[in-house]
Amino acid sequence: MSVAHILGFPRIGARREWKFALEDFWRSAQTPEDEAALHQVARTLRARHWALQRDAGLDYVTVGDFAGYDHVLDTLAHVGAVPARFGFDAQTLTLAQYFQMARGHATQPAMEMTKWFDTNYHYIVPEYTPDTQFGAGVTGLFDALTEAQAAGHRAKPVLLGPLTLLWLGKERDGLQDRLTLLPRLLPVYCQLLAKLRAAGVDWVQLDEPIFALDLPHAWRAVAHSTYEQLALVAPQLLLTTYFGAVTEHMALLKALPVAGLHLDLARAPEQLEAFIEDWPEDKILSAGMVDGRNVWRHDLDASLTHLQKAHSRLGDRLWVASSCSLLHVPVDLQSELENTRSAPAALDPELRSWLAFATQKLDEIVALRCALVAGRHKVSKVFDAAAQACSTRRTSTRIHHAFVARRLAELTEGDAQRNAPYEQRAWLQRERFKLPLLPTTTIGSFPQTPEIRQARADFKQGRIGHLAYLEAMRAHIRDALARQNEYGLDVLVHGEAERNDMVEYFGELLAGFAITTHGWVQSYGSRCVKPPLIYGDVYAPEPMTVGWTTYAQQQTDKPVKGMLTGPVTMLQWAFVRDDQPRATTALQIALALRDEVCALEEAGIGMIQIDEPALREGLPLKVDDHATYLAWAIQAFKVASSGVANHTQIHTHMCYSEFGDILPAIAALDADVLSIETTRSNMELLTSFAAFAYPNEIGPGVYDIHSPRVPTSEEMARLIQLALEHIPAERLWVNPDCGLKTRDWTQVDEALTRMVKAAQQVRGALARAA
Ligand SMILES: CN1c2c(nc(N)[nH]c2=O)NC[C@@H]1CNc1ccc(C(=O)N[C@@H](CCC(=O)N[C@@H](CCC(=O)N[C@@H](CCC(=O)O)C(=O)O)C(=O)O)C(=O)O)cc1
Ligand SMILES: N[C@@H](CCS)C(=O)O
Ligand SMILES: [Zn+2]
Repeated sequence: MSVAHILGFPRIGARREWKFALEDFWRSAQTPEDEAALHQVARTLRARHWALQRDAGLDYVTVGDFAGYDHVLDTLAHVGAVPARFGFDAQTLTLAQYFQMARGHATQPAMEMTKWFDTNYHYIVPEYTPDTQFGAGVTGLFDALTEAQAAGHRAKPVLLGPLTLLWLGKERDGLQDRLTLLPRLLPVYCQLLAKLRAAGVDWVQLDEPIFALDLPHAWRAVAHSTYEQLALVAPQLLLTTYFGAVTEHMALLKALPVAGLHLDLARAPEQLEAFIEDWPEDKILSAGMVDGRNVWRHDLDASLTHLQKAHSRLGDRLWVASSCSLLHVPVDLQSELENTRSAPAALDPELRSWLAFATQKLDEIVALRCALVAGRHKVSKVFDAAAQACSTRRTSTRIHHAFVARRLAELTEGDAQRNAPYEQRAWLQRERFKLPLLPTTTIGSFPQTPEIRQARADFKQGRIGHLAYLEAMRAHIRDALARQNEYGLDVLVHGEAERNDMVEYFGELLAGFAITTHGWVQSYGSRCVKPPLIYGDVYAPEPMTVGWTTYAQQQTDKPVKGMLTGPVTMLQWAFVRDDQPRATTALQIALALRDEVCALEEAGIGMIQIDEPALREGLPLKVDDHATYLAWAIQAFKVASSGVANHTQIHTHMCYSEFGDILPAIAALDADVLSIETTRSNMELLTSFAAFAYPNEIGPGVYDIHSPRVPTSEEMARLIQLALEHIPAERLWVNPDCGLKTRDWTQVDEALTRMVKAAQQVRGALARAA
């Protein structure tokens, strides 16, 4: 019979049990007993998630998707590719050592972390050197398999495929081409797969999402022989592709010696038609229908219609699945019904009826498979309920607001253009702010201390009133300002104490957004985010940041930078509506932000930063789609930022990505000042900025805020000097790589005092040289 399955389940737990267990473990002495306790939490969560899959009626439970920190790091540990610089033995790797690779330790910095394709999840970047060896590694996958089998489940283990594992890594220490490591890697995959076969596994899922990219010829050329080698010893292989269409690799994929192929039909529904033409008789096709990247209830009838032709051709060889792993959606909508100690239930019943989280998606997949195989009438109640929900969502009066559409229609080109070119604005701004050379500032947030979070939780739960909360946050603002004055910074910030998250905070205030209570999604390691839902037309009923920012500005004569999250980042880090183009939603958010920017200016705020850390992350995976995306993303930023006078200084900030390939787009934003993460790359990025002749002001980060380590002022001075080799002093700012919300005050006090000292040293050197 046609199989129903998922590509992976969220591991964080419906109540973020894994997050709390991890953080407890990291705070502990990390003894073998502490490790055993952590393993026990993992086993409990795995057992619970498999039971959910079985009870929903899936034919396989997915095993191997539960990573302690990250699934790429897990795969490296399985193939014994622990970077030599840590000095660990892969076969005897302890949990403590595994986490040290992800988080660093006294003598070794953490492995790099970057975005998982175009998602807001971060993976650990493999390090490949000429000496990288693969071999026997940890046995976690087999331990999990034994647990699943002991519980009576039919297990489908999942591993990241060898091509993707190599692709996602970085070459180091003179390695020219990581693909040359493939012959060393494949025997280890063969051993793993043979062992899975010996353990009675009939299907293994090998994830190769890189097929959704424009893959270079050399990588495509080795695909066939790679899978030929693996297939010799493996159980039946299901090669999964996701996050985009793979039609350009269709001939290659159809001919691969694997038993099945998975397609993401949520992202690229049109590819089904092409793939079922001449679909090989000996292969199954897994249809990734139910969206693993969004939370809207599935339109089951539409999918049933879409799959009918494929089913009539393929019969039981057509499987039904989630489009990708469910890692990217919250665990269970049921949680939204529950009040908890820290938060009352927030979503109203109508909105809830439009949604499906991971647990609900299991039922959708099973219902779809059942309707396909046995007829819609067998699951008519489920289908009718879904149809009803989709229909009320389509026709709800909560979604469309004519005045938002009108504002969008009335936008002119001039609305996305400052009134004068940068040089004129810069002159006016210099006159206005009279900042020293190499002005020092920060990116916005200061430590989110337990007291701040407690005050917010108390306020939300009604234990303290509005005025008490306001006063508590104002006290934190005063404290942040006093410290910034003490450090000697030139441009101050209010510190973002009142923000639970840079997107969620705005989501709570913008119309058209809704906030869940427990809709947490893993961002990296133990860190989670709660993406808001954008369900309707967006506008700002009232100013969102003016009160906090003007309060801060009233406390000081130095300029206080207003702090906003940009339209693309809000879009990228939310669950977005699927009934209109992303570009339209981005422009709606941009208009709401434009109002905020103008309100800040009117309230006397002279500098306003609009953060766009997710601009690069939103770049489509295929080059052909880049230009269209960049055009609307730039337009959205410029609509948000261009309503102000020339003497108002617009800043933007970017981090968490490599920006080398979108420099023209960054320049086109025409922000007066750009702060950007550069420390870990030793200012390498600035070479590209200089080569491109980036025209406006730049603050390359000189303090790596991801690490608890505080750099010396000499290190920071060296980075400033390095930056001066690329950027003229008049256009150079000095700041950390990103916000400081994850650091503690001891680190921040020390680091920023040293940063200001470093800027002063370099200023002195410049003055002496002049
Ligand atoms: C810049 N980054 C961000 C990304 N995406 C975002 N949406 N936001 C970002 O800032 N993507 C790229 C990066 C990823 N980086 C990070 C860094 C840090 C975190 C993080 O620390 N997350 C926190 C959760 C933050 C939050 O919302 N806190 C709430 C409290 C929520 C809570 O736990 N409440 C308790 C009750 C209160 C209590 O007792 O403490 C509860 O619900 O039980 C707040 O401040 O109010 C995390 O803990 O993981 C994420 C991404
Ligand atoms: N203003 C934000 C930007 C993070 S990318 C902060 O400082 O946390
Ligand atoms: Zn940042």
